[in-house]
Amino acid sequence: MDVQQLGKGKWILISGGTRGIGRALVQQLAREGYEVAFTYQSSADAARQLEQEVAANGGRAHGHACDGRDFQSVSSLCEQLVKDLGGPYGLINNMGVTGDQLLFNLDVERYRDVVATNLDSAVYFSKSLAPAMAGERRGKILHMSSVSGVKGNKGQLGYSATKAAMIGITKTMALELARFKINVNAIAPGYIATDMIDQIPDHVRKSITDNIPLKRFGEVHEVAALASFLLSPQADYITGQTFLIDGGLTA
Ligand SMILES: NC(=O)C1=CN([C@@H]2O[C@H](COP(=O)(O)OP(=O)(O)OC[C@H]3O[C@@H](n4cnc5c(N)ncnc54)[C@H](O)[C@@H]3O)[C@@H](O)[C@H]2O)C=CC1
Ligand SMILES: CC(C)c1ccc(C(=O)O)c(O)c1O
Repeated sequence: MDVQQLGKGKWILISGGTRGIGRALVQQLAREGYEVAFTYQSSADAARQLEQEVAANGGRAHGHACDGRDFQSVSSLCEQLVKDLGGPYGLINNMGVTGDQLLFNLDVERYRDVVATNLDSAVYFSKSLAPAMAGERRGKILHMSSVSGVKGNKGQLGYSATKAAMIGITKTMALELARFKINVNAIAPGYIATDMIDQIPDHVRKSITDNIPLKRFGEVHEVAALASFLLSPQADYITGQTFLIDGGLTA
């Protein structure tokens, strides 16, 4: 199938699209012909720049300011999008923050914010879009989990809780939505080279890399390629699963 035709006539929402993995997802899926709606928290300039970049390559992407932690903000955006574009084909719950903390040092407010940003947002977007997707009798939902949701990681207490929970909601949503031919899967990346990861000091980066069997961090386009496959008709028989993309870290 012509790659540029994969997304023809389909729109998809990606939460947290202006940076890192989200930005790569927007670019990849727009290249495949999907009409992409993405959200951002406050980086309007980055959103406009991404829209222009996508348009220059012949694609369609539009950024929307939306605080994923706030149900009203999520539901009113989704309602408007469904009114304008009809039932969505896809949803990628990508937005997330790390907020690393050890149990003894846990700041409860910070912890609650990590849960709201990573987990509540995924539930809010899914609740807001799944009914319109079900109306189309087809669709794909992806949750961006993490290796930290599969195995423990010291200092990532709240973060790992949210990423493990995303694997849980993937399974439950897969069971509930199968009758509407909606597939629900999770992607669990290991260390992926993004701005945030770039800030890790060299000596720490070296010790992390030494631990990865493939001896490098992943690239954002590698995560986008996996997402692209899971959204495609070739993945129509896959649901309720979590796909690790981690250079062998959990092997
Ligand atoms: N970079 C990595 O190595 C890994 C990343 N992940 C996951 O992949 C996803 C993307 O990560 P990165 O691209 O690295 O992160 P990033 O920090 O570059 O991007 C996060 C996105 O979430 C958005 N966001 C954060 N809080 C928000 C809020 N309250 N409302 C709306 N948007 C909000 C930001 O605007 C940004 O677009 C996250 O869920 C992360 O946990 C998982 C494993 C590894
Ligand atoms: C420990 C996991 C692989 C990890 C590492 C770093 C980030 C990040 O900086 O965003 C993550 O989101 C992770 O899940």
